Amino acid sequence: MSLSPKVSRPPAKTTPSGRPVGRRTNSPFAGMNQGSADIRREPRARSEAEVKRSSGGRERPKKAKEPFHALKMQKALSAVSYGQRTSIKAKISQTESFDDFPLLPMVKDSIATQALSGMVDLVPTPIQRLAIPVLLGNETRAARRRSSASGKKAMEQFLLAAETGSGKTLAYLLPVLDAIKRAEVMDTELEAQRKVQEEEEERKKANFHALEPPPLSNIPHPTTGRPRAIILVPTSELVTQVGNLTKLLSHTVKFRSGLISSAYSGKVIRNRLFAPTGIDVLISTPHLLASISESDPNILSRVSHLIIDEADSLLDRSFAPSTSTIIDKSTPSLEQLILCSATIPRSLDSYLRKRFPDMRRLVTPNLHAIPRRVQLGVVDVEKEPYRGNKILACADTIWSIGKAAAEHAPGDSERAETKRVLVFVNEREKTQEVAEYLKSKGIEAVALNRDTPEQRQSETLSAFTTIQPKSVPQTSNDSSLSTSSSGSNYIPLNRAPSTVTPPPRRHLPNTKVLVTTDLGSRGIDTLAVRHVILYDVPHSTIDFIHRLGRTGRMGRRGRGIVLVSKNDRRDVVREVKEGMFKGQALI
Ligand SMILES: Nc1ncnc2c1ncn2[C@@H]1O[C@H](COP(=O)(O)OP(=O)(O)OP(=O)(O)O)[C@@H](O)[C@H]1O
Repeated sequence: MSLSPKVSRPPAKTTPSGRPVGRRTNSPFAGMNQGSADIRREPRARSEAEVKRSSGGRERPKKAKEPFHALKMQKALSAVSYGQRTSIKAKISQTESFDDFPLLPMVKDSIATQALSGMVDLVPTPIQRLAIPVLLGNETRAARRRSSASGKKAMEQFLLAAETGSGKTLAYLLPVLDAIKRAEVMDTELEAQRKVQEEEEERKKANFHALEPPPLSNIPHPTTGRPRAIILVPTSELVTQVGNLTKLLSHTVKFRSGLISSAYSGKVIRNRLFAPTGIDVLISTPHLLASISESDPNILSRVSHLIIDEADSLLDRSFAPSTSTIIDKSTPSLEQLILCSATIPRSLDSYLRKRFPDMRRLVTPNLHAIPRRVQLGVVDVEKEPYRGNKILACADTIWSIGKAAAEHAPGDSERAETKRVLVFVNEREKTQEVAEYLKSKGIEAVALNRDTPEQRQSETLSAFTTIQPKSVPQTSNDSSLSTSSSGSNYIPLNRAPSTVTPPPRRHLPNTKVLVTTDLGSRGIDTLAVRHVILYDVPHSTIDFIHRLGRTGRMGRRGRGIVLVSKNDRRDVVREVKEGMFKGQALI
């Protein structure tokens, strides 16, 4: 075989018939006998179909990596633009202290002496910086316009949305108490009551020896059975939590509060609602209050401030009818309707747009982002040594956590910090099963679900909410939660821990475990919890946020560990983990 002798000659410009000669690119010989490479354009990228054909379908074409590809399928949360987040950040950076808020002196005093007593270097959190001045302010411009047209004060509506454990309770409670105290001065009914009281005192002094009973004891206080502010929360445990904080503040601010839930008997509930000394702030669950308002509509006749805490729950399908009833019945007297939530699910977003189009949204810059100080580790339960045994993987993970606590104070179980671990499962029935198994493996575990008696729920949870001494956290010095993967209780992705669950006779000291469902994921201030185990992969990013939000509260560090088996959405877990690592808002 020899080359053509014409190979080095320039090509003829035209054919013998006079037609221009062009190199035919689609001929099988088009690329042959060229003196130079003659590359006229960039090679065309192969189509997905071509790649598939050439690899016989084995190799998948590589796509440009799209953030949250799997999460886009579920897209549970309403988006907040990054522009909006940046401008809020700039705005709240100007507030540095609680003194910057025009709160009444007694309300301001109650922060350091009651609500956050024992803490040093107190500064308001982002949601407090954002919400307190707005809630304290007069009406919004739109409301003002409407009220001046109708001659009636229009109801203001707010949505406070901020990360879990970021101090939302104080963000609404302080301005509401401030408003109640200011309104007291203007209240003519109360003024009349005060006058009667003074006259009564005078009369008593004059007739010192008179035997007649004091007439005032029969006159109920104007607020008896007609509170001015109502706080709705989803569970009786939260009634206790918010109620306790409210009571603390009442020592300095001087107002009457009452908490009611199904944890109390009918008699206690009646006594609290209809105390002759009156009630200013009522904390309740929606179902209970809605049913009381059926028989006694007057109960909602005087409410000026209605707070729907955990609004994403209270306006979902199970609670919405009761919550809406209360909103409707309170509306005639309402001055402020305040919704509060750690997430804005898309369903809540569209409900609010329809029902409360004028609602003002006060959203913090990090909404929907799980703080970076909370790490997420993944345990693949399909791998050795678990081979698909999830419950064993859970017990082993807890042993790793507990042993790390013991290692920090070797030989001194008194001094070793007690580790509190929350385990979240998706189904209520599973709580008992997992708790029993953990107990059989020497772990102190309890189950908490809707069937747990109310009294026991509070007792159980209190071990996870109390932290002594209460202090502003020093996150950087928390060596027990070092971010390094060499930490002895850290179970990184795809690395099975070296130990397998020990025999049952062994007991894991200094570790308390609570196995629960979503019931324990909403609002409970589990300050003492550093570890959250997601036994089941949560159904949505909303659940991821709430469950992981039980750790890493108020600047503390925490660790989440998710157990994934072959039926779980690994892509979703991977994206949540990546999002957390980058500090991105989930979708
Ligand atoms: N300014 C502050 N500085 C330090 N700690 C604070 C401050 N404000 C509130 N806290 C504390 O932060 C903890 C969490 O507060 P809170 O329960 O109100 O959070 P949250 O935002 O309602 O959380 P969740 O969304 O889970 O319900 C509480 O223990 C509270 O005492």
